[in-house]
Amino acid sequence: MHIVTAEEMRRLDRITIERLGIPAVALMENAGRAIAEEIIALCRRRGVGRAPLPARAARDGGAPHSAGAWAAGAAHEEAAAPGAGAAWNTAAGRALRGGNPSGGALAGAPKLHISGDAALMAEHAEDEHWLVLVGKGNNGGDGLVAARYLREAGIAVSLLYAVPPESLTGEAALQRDAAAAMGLPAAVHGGGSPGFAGYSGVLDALLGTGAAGAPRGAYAELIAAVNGSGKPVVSADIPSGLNADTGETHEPCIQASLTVCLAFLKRGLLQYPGSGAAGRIVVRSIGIPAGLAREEGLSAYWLTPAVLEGVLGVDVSRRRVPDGHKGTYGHVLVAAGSLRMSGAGLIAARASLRAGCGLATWAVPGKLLPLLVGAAPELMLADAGGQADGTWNAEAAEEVLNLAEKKDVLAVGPGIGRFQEDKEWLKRIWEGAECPLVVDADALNILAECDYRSWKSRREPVILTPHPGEMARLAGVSTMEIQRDRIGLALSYARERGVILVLKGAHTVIASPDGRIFVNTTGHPGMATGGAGDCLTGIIAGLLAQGLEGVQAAAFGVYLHGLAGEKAALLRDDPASVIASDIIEAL
Ligand SMILES: NC(=O)C1=CN([C@@H]2O[C@H](COP(=O)(O)OP(=O)(O)OC[C@H]3O[C@@H](n4cnc5c(N)ncnc54)[C@H](O)[C@@H]3O)[C@@H](O)[C@H]2O)[C@@H](O)CC1
Ligand SMILES: [K+]
Repeated sequence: MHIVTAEEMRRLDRITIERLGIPAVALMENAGRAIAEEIIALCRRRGVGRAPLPARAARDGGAPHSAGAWAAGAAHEEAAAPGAGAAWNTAAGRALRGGNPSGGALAGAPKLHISGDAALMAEHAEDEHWLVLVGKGNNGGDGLVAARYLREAGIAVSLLYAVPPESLTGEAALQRDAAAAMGLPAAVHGGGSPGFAGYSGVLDALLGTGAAGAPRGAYAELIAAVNGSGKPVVSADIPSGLNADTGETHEPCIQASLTVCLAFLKRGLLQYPGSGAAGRIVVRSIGIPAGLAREEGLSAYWLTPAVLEGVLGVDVSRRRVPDGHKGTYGHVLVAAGSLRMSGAGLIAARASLRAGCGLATWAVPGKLLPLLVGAAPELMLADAGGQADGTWNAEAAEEVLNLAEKKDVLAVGPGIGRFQEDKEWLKRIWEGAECPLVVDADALNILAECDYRSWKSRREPVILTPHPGEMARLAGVSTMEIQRDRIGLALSYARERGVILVLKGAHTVIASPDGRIFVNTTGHPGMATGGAGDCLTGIIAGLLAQGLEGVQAAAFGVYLHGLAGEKAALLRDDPASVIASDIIEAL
């Protein structure tokens, strides 16, 4: 699934309207209807558990806001008197003619199955009254269309305009007139906080992708009031007050329980705090062909198995060949760990094996070697030289390069600490290793102090796996700056530096120097534990060893790591007790 910026969304809108000739008003109709359908589904779920209600038409004969319920009544009448009316003579008529004589509420009446538009009817609709907050632009237009369909489903709706309705233009003005013609009750915000008593939910159609800066005036008042109301809020496209591109939330920003995102996922919905403000996110098609995003060269994706397979060409089934042997699946070299942090190396090396590589060698300062014998029987240990106190030194780089000669991938960094001439150590490895390189942890902190663009360029890819703090040091900005726009920053860094960047955190971002972006869908808060990052390094290295390309291994590795974290969290009574070894075992 594609992820777009507001600007890209506008471009795709324009092309659909101008090149394909699909009118803007048709897109808006689809958008509003999709939003209404999601609200109706919400009402249905809420209604489950309450006593089933009698058909509304039979009880109140079509009170205001009961159009959908009336339709239900009409259909029941049809069922009772086959062939009597013309209103339901299509699907219903066919069902009746071929009807099942044993079914039906009335003795002898055929059982009637209704599908199509009747499915829009909201059960328990009379418990619902939604307030639709309408902004000046097309987002407001979407809200007005949704209001019509809610009303059609028998749900009471009231409109509250943020601005005088006369100021609406274009398609939104058409929708304003249609809503008025349908007699939907409407008011204009008159300042202060509107009362929310009596409403069962609020549709936020104030601001969408056309918003600029923090909500002003009536918009700000309404958003603050809604947030204080305790009512469930559904946002049209994005929560009003959210920066659609960066995920920053302005003051104030709607806190939605559901966001019905239109056509394509907006970047801001996948970055915190925006993700938090959006609640559950549903993406609904509005008639803009999905293929258009690809044709237009957009290359940011929500990392699903379909994207892994279809876009990245990863064989997610991970078939092994019947006559394969350990040599078939590659050999990982991990240069990691030191006296005080040997576990980081152990975790990375073990994770590479669990990710399926055939062999893994763990290189450590020689002093540690005897202490680690038997730490993991599947691993091979190698003496990387280093200092007498079990730490690294620049000369150890030569040992690492010798060891790397017949390896398929080299992972460096976890647990190495900082040491004298560590920049020289990393430079030698960077320039000398002729296999793909994964750089993590302290190696990233070292890299941040190097002008590595002046180093000899590499033929094989480099994958950097920083967490936000390490990314901040690499990019020379604050961690807050990084978190303000993770996707944008990861992309520009990967492009400028020619590296594959894995920016860790909730919704890890994988950025490729060719401009492709993948935002991860898997993971669990229980993974916030020491060693989880070392585990990811090992997984990515293990996949590279098996022949995956750089971006494939980075994306698939991040996906699997998150999935294993989810599984590890499930396996423990309390996800807070997940440790990195659990993630490895869950692989
Ligand atoms: N063809 C299209 O362009 C479609 C657009 N759609 C909807 O249209 C939205 C984008 O519509 P627009 O571009 O009209 O923009 P918006 O509806 O997001 O709002 C823009 C209007 O809000 C006001 N505004 C902007 N920033 C503000 C602020 N900080 N405080 C107060 N008022 C502010 C301005 O008057 C501006 O005209 C999407 O999010 C989506 O909901 C859908 O209807 C589908 C089709
Ligand atoms: K909105």
